[in-house]
Amino acid sequence: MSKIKISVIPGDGIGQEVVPETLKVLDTLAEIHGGVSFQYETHPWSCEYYLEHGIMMPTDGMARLHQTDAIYLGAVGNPKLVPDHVSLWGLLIKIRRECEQVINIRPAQYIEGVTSPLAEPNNFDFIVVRENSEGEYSEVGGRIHSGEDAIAIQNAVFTRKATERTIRYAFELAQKRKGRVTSATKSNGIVHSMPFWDEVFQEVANTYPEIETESNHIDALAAFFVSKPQHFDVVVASNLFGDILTDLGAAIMGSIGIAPAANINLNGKYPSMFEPVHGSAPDIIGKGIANPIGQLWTAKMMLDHLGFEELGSMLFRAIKETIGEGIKTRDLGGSANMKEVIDHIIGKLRLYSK
Ligand SMILES: NC(=O)C1=CN([C@@H]2O[C@H](COP(=O)(O)OP(=O)(O)OC[C@H]3O[C@@H](n4cnc5c(N)ncnc54)[C@H](O)[C@@H]3O)[C@@H](O)[C@H]2O)C=CC1
Ligand SMILES: CC(=O)C(=O)O
Ligand SMILES: [K+]
Ligand SMILES: [Mn+2]
Repeated sequence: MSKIKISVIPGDGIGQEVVPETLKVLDTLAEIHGGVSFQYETHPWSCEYYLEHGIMMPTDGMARLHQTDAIYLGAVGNPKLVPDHVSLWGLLIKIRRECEQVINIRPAQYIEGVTSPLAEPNNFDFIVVRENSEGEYSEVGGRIHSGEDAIAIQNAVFTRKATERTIRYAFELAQKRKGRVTSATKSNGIVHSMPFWDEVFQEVANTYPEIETESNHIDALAAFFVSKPQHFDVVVASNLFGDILTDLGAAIMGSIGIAPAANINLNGKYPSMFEPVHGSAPDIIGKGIANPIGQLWTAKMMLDHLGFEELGSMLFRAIKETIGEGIKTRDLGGSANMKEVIDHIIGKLRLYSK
């Protein structure tokens, strides 16, 4: 029996509702497999934890995460209790940085049964590779003076190392997919970092002659996600551009409630982290209507990452069939609540294994 240790951080808002329910699905999968057990170490780190302790996670928290095989996170942020920059930098972004999860991958695809707001979604299927360690998400800068004279300076950081490894990851991924990489740039407006990004992109592209490449300014690219999403295969973007593009990718799928993300550690020193693209959704907390699919799809990515691709595929099949049968939460135009979706998926998994 192989034992997989998973750090579980439900976090805030709907993360606290969705994460425990989705663990039941993971347990069902483990049961079906028969040769694996998932052992959860669940942490209460959240904005409520912060109010009690003055920090988002304890000082030995990172060391505890490091001892596990993967991190499974819901969402972080409750701006009514703690300013977002404090909560996210104290937990989510801290883990991404300190576990060296340098790449964030976020697939988006047309799903049968999910009504895309696009008139012609054309079966789009792309994946955004987002730089996850620097860029516009930077602590370099500061604020001086106040009132009329107030100044805020925020410096974006682009290193060759991180830029190159992100772009290279995108090319490697494209080799296993449809063979096209699109780079998100803005070198017409951002005159230092983006021309640098473009140069590195070109250098890497030269070493993958079989891959089709293109560079789009982020504004035009955002529009193309709407007008011709089927065109894209792998899209590579800086931290902020990737963040924005993936909410858009989620929206054209039909709801941010279904979009998954994986924060990948490439050097094997620390665990990777799996979370949905969405945040804590303060507007729907406590109603039981949060869509669990984003969390479950990220669980599929975690299973694939841990080498349980069969279980990942089985879960994805159950997700798609459940949606196809109209068992959907309200954000997808259905009337099911979160638990009904979970129960239906578990029922399907049990059927497959018979
Ligand atoms: N990775 C993370 O943990 C992230 C955290 N946040 C944090 O979450 C908090 C709320 O941020 P927002 O900008 O409102 O983004 P959000 O993603 O939490 O919500 C945006 C909209 O999508 C809806 N939504 C999100 N997930 C859903 C689901 N599973 N099912 C149904 N509807 C869903 C919400 O109800 C809301 O109307 C903030 O504190 C923010 O900083 C935001 C994005 C990512
Ligand atoms: C913070 C946030 O919105 C994200 O990383 O997706
Ligand atoms: K999240
Ligand atoms: Mn985001």
